[in-house]
Amino acid sequence: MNLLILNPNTSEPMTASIAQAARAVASSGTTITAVQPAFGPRSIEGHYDETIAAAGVAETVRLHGAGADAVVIACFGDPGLDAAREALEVPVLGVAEAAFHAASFVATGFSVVTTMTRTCVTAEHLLQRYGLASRCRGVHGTDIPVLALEDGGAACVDLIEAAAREALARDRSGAIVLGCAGMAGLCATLSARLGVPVIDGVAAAVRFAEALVGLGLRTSKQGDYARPLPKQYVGWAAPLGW
Ligand SMILES: NC(=O)NC1=NC(=O)NC1=O
Repeated sequence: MNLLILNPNTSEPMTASIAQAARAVASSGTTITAVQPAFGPRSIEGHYDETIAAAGVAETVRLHGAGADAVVIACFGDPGLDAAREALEVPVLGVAEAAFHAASFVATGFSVVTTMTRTCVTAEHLLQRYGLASRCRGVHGTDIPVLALEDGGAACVDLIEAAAREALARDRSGAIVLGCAGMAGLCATLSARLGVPVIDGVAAAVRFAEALVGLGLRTSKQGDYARPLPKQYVGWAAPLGW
């Protein structure tokens, strides 16, 4: 199967590290193509960044979605997820939604350790939206800037480990969700150090995408995920011929 990994920020090094993490867990029959928008923030660290990035996701799935059997939106805010599901018929997964569900399968309660503290509310909103707020016992920021993870984040692993240990104790949780796609390459190290399940949303989304494709499941076009209505978009790409 052809899996499109879409990094919604415009950091090429982060796109590369996300692609490497995806390829490390993908099954032998899965081909990974990694892309990012041609415009938008180099990192997504708040509501304004998310809004611009969501438009980038909408445009990127229009330009690159053809031929993909599934798409993964690889940013922990899942920006543009619903728009991408409208635009495509193949399964589209967000790394936050995938990580939350994976964590709920292996622990009665999990904690999220993310980057800037100001982005915690985004994860909290998503937990409510996905119906998993009752399974998450805390969302914790480290105030690590996203671009500090551009090189894979090895320099940040000790700080993330300390935050995870505190979260496990304070929240009485049984698992840790890594709250940034840029942390994907640290998952194995943190799992070994912490001795609890540590979930990286990129890996979870890749394997869930393979499962959905294997089950023959595609995004419903009944209701709100039906194709967007044909119309002109002023100052935007050519009218969308869905
Ligand atoms: N909470 C986050 O750090 N979200 C993210 N911002 C990015 O640019 N990529 C992410 O995964």
